[in-house]
Amino acid sequence: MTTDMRHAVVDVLEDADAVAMKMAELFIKVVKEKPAGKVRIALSGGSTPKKLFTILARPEIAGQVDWSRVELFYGDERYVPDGHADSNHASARELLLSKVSIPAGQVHPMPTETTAVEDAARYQTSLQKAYGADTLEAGRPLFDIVMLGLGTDGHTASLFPGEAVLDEKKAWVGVSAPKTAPHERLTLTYPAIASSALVVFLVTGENKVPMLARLRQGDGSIPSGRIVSEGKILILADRAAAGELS
Ligand SMILES: O=C1O[C@H](COP(=O)(O)O)[C@@H](O)[C@H](O)[C@H]1O
Repeated sequence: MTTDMRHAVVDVLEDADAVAMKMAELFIKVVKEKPAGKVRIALSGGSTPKKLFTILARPEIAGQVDWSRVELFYGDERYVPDGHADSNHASARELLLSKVSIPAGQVHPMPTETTAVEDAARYQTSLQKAYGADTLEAGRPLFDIVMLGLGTDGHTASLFPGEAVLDEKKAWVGVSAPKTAPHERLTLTYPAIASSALVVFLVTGENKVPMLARLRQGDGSIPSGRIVSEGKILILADRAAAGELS
């Protein structure tokens, strides 16, 4: 079964706090319900997941997760040094990873150390090691959850409009050079995102209304509209983003 955006399930929640709480509940559920093995989750970047990270770090919530079974990856990273204010990993580390008992070897930041092209290849190798194969297999998803955001230009992860990486069919990780700063990024490609049991978009705020409407229609002229998953796709949106407040 492959799901495209036109067949995504949409859940409209009251506000950004409710979206973050719903995602935290889903995170807990997926970890609890996977019968065996590691639970591989790709985190999204930008500002939207920050509320989720804060909730997951709360002792009463973190205590419901068996962190020894969780392996965290990233959907994209800004090509900035570790610790930079724009780094997606720095934000996750500050709000979540430094506060929960996840083994250090089970957190996989995208490297930003040599060149973007070399580091994309290195990250692909890390993913292949975690997956246990060099080729993605149907019915054995790389990720249990891929979390994604939605940019006001329709990008998701760092799949920006007009970028060559949108046409990547083979590599799991690619490079993009968007007009939006920081201008160099690493990103999971469509095939890597598609190798997922569940893709969840977190979309909040009034400024996302036009793009969320296009995402829900599966508008292939925006990068997010072309996302597919071999599992399910869920959109968690707040009422502001869904246009229910206007
Ligand atoms: O640059 C990025 O933008 C998108 C959306 O970010 P947000 O701040 O509007 O939540 C995000 O999903 C992506 O990971 C990030 O690198």
